Amino acid sequence: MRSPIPDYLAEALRSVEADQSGATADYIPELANADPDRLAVAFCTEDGRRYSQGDCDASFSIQSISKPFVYALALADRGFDEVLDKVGVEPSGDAFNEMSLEPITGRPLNPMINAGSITAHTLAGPRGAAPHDRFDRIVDGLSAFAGRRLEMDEAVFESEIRTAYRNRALANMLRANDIIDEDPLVAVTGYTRQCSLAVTVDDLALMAATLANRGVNPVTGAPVVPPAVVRQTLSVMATCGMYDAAGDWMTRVGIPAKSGVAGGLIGALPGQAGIATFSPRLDRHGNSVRGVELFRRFTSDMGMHLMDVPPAGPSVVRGRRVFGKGSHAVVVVSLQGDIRFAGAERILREFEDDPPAQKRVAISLLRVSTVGDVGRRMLLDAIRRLTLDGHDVYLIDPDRVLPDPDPGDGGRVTVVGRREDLVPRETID
Ligand SMILES: NC(=O)CC[C@H](N)C(=O)O
Repeated sequence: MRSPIPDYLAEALRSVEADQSGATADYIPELANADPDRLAVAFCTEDGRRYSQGDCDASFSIQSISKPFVYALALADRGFDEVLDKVGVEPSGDAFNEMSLEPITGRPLNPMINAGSITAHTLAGPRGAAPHDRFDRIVDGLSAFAGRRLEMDEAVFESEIRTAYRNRALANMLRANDIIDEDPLVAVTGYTRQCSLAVTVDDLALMAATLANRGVNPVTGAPVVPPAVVRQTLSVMATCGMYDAAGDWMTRVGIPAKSGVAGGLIGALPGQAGIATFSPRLDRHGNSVRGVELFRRFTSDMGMHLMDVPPAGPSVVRGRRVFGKGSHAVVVVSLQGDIRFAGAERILREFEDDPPAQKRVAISLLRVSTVGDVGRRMLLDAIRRLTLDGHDVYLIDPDRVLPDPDPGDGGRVTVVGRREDLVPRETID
């Protein structure tokens, strides 16, 4: 069978093709001259399968889409405290190049606007690194997200740096407030170089998929940044990624995203996929017009809004049955699905509302797919409390879905592979 996804993507591109509204960024001459009609889309699943359509070989400068990735590198390299000390996480509701700093701390409001991103740029790599080493770290890091070596588009860099008066003013303001501690021009130059790295929609989709995949590049398998950094980065993308259109974006599209003035747009759907579009005409917020339209369409066609939660699946407690007789009797409580907070609460409630009459209690994980960290702690506490109530507790868990089942103080559990290990066959009716 041929997958229908490429056809769907091609059709989506056709549906926005006619829209010629918006304009290419004119404050960077090289971007103003770019062919405004180019249009491309790519999806990359969290296990690394890519689908792309349109001008997917077109290469363009990454621009502000570099911001979340460099922020992630800064968090990974310097730790949260040092980065948060210099850059906030509050949506500014301002344009991307707004001259705004927090009134009391003097910090840029968030790392998605230029002030915050110039600062994040200076925080990548080890403290005290020379600017070219820091830039190498950024190129290496972004290349690890993209799964291939990224190169700079020198023409875009030259064109932007010559007229980067506003960003220079921002960097001077940051230096005056002691947010950055180096020559402002060096910081702006590095940041502008970072923005001029050339990418395709395929690169961007894989970069976004790496965020969607807890920081592990799903094609190369390389761990690029730790999960805690990904969570922070996606949260900031969700609240600040679309500048002064962030609220409209989050309610209508509901995918953590980032746009760039060259016309790129990415979305990272945690646990599912990375999406990228390219179309150079921008709206008044500096976001790609047709990119935004495409994302709106993807969300409604494919239920991608983060706040759209699927209807509750079957209860985690599948059922309970007693096997064997007399002192051999064991009550088996069978669980199923993924055990996170809400599922674990159902298990605790099961034992509280209907305490087992039998001394021997077995919890079967045969049909459980995953146990989250919170689910694990709650399940182990249930086992501990059952032991303290006088029960002998068993876990039927041949696949070790629950690793290291230590219920802690006063708890005891025996792990077995099959229900038959608990009850002699002749005692079963
Ligand atoms: N929104 C953007 O993509 C802006 C990036 C651009 N390099 C700038 O600083 O103006």
